[in-house]
Amino acid sequence: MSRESRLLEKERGQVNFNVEELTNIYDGGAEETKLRRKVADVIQNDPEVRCKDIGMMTREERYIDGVRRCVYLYKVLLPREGWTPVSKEVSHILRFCMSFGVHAGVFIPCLLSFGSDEQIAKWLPLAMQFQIIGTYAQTEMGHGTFLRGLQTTATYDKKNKEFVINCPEISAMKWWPGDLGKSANHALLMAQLVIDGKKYGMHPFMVQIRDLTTHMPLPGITVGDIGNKVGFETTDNGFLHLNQVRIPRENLLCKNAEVKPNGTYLTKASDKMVYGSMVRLRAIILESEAVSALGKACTIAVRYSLVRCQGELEPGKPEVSVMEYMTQQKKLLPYVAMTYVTHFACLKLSNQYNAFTREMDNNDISGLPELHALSAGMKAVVSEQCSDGIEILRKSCGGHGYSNASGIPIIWSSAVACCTYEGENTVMLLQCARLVHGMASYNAWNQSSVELVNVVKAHITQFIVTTFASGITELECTKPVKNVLQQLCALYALSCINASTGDFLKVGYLSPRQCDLAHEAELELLSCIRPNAVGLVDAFDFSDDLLQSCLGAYDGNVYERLFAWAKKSPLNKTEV
Ligand SMILES: CC(C)(COP(=O)(O)OP(=O)(O)OC[C@H]1O[C@@H](n2cnc3c(N)ncnc32)[C@H](O)[C@@H]1OP(=O)(O)O)[C@@H](O)C(=O)NCCC(=O)NCCSC(=O)/C=C/CC(=O)O
Ligand SMILES: Cc1cc2nc3c(=O)[nH]c(=O)nc-3n(C[C@H](O)[C@H](O)[C@H](O)COP(=O)(O)OP(=O)(O)OC[C@H]3O[C@@H](n4cnc5c(N)ncnc54)[C@H](O)[C@@H]3O)c2cc1C
Repeated sequence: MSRESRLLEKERGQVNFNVEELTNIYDGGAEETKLRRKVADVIQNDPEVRCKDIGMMTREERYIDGVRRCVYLYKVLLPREGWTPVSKEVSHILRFCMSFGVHAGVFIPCLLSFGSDEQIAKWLPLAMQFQIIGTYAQTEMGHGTFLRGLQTTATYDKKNKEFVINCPEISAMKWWPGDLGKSANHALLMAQLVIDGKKYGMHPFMVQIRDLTTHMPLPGITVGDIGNKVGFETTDNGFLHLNQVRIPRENLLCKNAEVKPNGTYLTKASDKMVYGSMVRLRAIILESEAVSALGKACTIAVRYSLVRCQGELEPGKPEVSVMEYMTQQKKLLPYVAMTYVTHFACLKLSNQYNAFTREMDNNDISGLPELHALSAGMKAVVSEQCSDGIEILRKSCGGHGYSNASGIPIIWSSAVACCTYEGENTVMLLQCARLVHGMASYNAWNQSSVELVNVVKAHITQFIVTTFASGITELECTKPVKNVLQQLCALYALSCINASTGDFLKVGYLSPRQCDLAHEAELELLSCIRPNAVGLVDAFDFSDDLLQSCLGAYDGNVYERLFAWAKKSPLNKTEV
């Protein structure tokens, strides 16, 4: 056993709470843990679909590998295991970096949100069986945030009972939709509805963009991949230009509004329902895209920091693990706390969304404004805190943190995108501000928007802390687990206060002395939590396969893994 493995084993021996119990609490119960592990076991034991080390792959190889694994998953693995695309197991499977994330996670749910029963009956089975592969095409080259400014039009042709979809200029081209570039043959396309010259706003349309047999673009369609990006290498974010493309009247997804054959426009629900898909996604993507990513980065950085020996704390004494340095504990442990605290706050948000969908089934959408405010604010605050944290954790691993061998750069490159998609974060914070604080006049509004963004960040942080604090009070668990969760709650709250002491001092909420006490309390908590650090990240239960990290493997064998990984570099195929 290597020295590093022995160090981790020693650390695990001093954890003072039951790690398995905390894993069960994090998962939502022992049965959930069992289900998640069963899925991970199936994935990891099937070479056709298990996570591959994509660090050395080209972009094209990563895309092809992601598509191949996904098709195998849905065509072979799910039927073999007796699962369906809506089985609970699949939500755990999608953690394994599959392609077709927008098809499964956006296109299908939006079809269910916007489609009539007949339209769902027509397209859903095809989508579930991958007979059609869809994207969600809303954003254009010229507009992503300002939806009322989208330029793609759907003009109703009464004579032929068709809509003519058109991008009037280059900035109207759809740009960014995931799975669009090479995979999708259908688009759930958002366009401005026009009837007899009158504009009715953004509406959802089902548009076939490629031939189902040849996969060639249909007439009037120009489509392709938008090129390399910061991350999401397995996803072909694409562009789509439509030139006078005709679709049947029946392709307007008409749960909330429809156009009669004679061109009469009929609304069936609030025009805000068209925004509903974004509320849903903001409420549910945070756990999988941001918090889970932070948990992986914490696991890697904590395990590595416990085995990385560097320097002396006392001259002449043996080298210590970098986790002994208070500065390292300050870098790492508040983000371990943030993972736990935001995980449970996101759970509350998705529960609130599920409650709203039940009210919506009874035609009650009175809860939508508040849910929009909370989901917009949470999406902005959590995605930013998590992606900022992942970068700090990457830097805490020194040089090896800068290598793809650490696994953290690829984790960050996906997580940071969550600050932009599903609503750019600043815009989301301002949406939350206007709904929480009311909309003043536009000028007073713009002049105070910088402060309002900060007010919303504090508002949402307070929601996160109080949600977790009340959740712990109600939690039935052993005392050691409750104790460590209370420590994490206090650490997260104190780290947020200490990061904003200026605000508290400015408004006289805290005295200088109280600020000193808050700072000292945080340092004391770091020392209390330090002995449990490895247990807290082990409890996230990320397998080595899922982490894809030479620094964060469970056994701590960092150096052997690093050397083996580097030797696979294509540059090392020849000595010269
Ligand atoms: C920024 C927005 C909200 C501005 O909306 P807009 O209509 O232009 O003006 P208002 O701010 O006046 O809003 C009008 C009215 O509607 C309410 N509202 C707005 N959004 C929502 C919502 N989501 N849910 C419910 N209600 C909403 C607003 O409160 C106003 O109500 P009043 O009663 O005060 O009139 C809008 O343009 C926006 O949301 N922009 C962000 C666009 C976005 O999120 N794009 C995502 C594209 S899909 C994507 O990124 C996919 C990624 C892949 C993946 O997720 O895997
Ligand atoms: C990885 C990824 C995947 C994506 N997938 C999809 C997809 O599948 N389907 C899809 O339709 N789209 C997708 N998008 C697009 C995404 O939804 C948009 O990029 C996002 O909505 C932001 O819009 P924008 O890019 O036009 O930014 P802009 O709105 O142009 O933002 C630029 C700057 O302007 C500021 N700003 C804009 N409006 C305001 C305002 N009112 N007040 C104050 N500041 C403002 C913003 O804060 C930002 O700083 C994806 C994007 C990414 C990065």
